[in-house]
Amino acid sequence: MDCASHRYPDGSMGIHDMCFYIKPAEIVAICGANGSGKSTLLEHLNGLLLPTSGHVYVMGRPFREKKDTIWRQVGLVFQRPEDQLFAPTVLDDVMFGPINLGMSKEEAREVAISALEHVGVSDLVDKMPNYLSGGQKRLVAIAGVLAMRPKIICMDEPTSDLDEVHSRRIVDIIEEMRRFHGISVVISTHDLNLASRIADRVCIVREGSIIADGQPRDVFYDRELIEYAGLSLPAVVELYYAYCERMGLRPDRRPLTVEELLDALTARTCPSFI
Ligand SMILES: Nc1ncnc2c1ncn2[C@@H]1O[C@H](COP(=O)(O)OP(=O)(O)OP(=O)(O)O)[C@@H](O)[C@H]1O
Repeated sequence: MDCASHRYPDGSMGIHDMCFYIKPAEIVAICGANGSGKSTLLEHLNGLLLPTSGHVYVMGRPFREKKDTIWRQVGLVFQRPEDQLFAPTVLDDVMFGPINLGMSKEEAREVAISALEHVGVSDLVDKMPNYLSGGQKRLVAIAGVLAMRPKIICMDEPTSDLDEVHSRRIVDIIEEMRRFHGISVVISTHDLNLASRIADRVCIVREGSIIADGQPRDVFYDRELIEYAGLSLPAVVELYYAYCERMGLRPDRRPLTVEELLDALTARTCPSFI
């Protein structure tokens, strides 16, 4: 995405001069407060929206018109799975994308069942999407995108309405997609705990622009930046800062996981016996 801007018909600015890229098999988290432009960015990556100015390229090819077929390479899991699920049964729903891509009914059925198995909900094939729980809808929506075998998957707030168990399942699925299928994943979120757990790279957005792009360990230890973006520090970073402040220590270790936090704290409090 090269200097792309999008103005909605009512004059609202969705994104402004935004430059964004993702590499093969990379996981990038787009982090920003409500209304900062995360969904607008994601909807440009699969051609649901076209930029008012600037360009979007997928696999090096420019996206010019809505009828371009580059969307086949980029799947989008919507923020509200209800916006994605519409067929009478879960299986029909997940088969819809593959059939649209030109697969036969048998082929589509096969890839749909395999995608449902992949996300762990193959027991739901005959259920009506409407009657599923929020977490189940989310998993079925992911299966629907996976069944289309895209090169890039964009997930808009993938864990926003999920409990800890379902959130962990989504994190595992994202990691598996990258590791076993080489898929690149873009997630949008305002949950920096999620982003710090999963992302190789993070982009911080504010008022439609990317204001920082870097490694989670660098970006999430910039307290001023995170506050400016209207976000809260990841819990591990917050705890580490609080601990260092109380102990009068310089916060020079930058832990991101609980394991790293424990290492950093015990290194400080338990002097070596050697
Ligand atoms: N269809 C639309 N028509 C007009 N303005 C819109 C439309 N969709 C989004 N916007 C505006 O564009 C800006 C960016 O919205 P967007 O939905 O991309 O933000 P977001 O970061 O995804 O927010 P959230 O976290 O609340 O979902 C906001 O000011 C919003 O009001």
